[in-house]
Amino acid sequence: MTQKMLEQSRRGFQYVFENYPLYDLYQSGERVHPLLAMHEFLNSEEFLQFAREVTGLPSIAFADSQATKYLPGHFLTEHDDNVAGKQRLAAYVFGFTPEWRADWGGILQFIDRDGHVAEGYVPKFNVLNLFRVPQKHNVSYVTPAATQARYSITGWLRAGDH
Ligand SMILES: O=C(O)CCC(=O)C(=O)O
Ligand SMILES: [Fe+2]
Repeated sequence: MTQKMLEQSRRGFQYVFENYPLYDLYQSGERVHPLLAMHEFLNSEEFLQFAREVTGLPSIAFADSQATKYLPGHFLTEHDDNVAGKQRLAAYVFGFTPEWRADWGGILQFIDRDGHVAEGYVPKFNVLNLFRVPQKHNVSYVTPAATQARYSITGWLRAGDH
């Protein structure tokens, strides 16, 4: 991590993790990478309809997606996912981490009005976290003790056109 990233994480929004932009690649015509099957699944009528019903948000139109990998030292500071013009209605995280300990960090944490951690989700395998935008959350620092990577496919369920 650079000094600039560290300075930014002290005061504002910063993230450090590896990512593979499935949605952007799909939009540019890429069809070969095996993870793109997950992007297609997320945009299937079955999944979108499931998401509309669970969230109570009938205007969900499509899902964008990225694959992410967190290693020791990686994190994502507090934010609420709301970006003007993107029409993000809900956020999802599909966890694909087979083995993890809570004390390794990498926890998806929801922050309440008093600044407390209201809920925390430990990385798991084949588990979906789904929540409405905007809500304050972060991914806690992955400690040097983590012997595995934290893998997920994550993104937003959006209204409007692609
Ligand atoms: O990976 C996670 O658990 C959450 C990711 C996230 O909040 C984001 O990408 O905005
Ligand atoms: Fe987020």
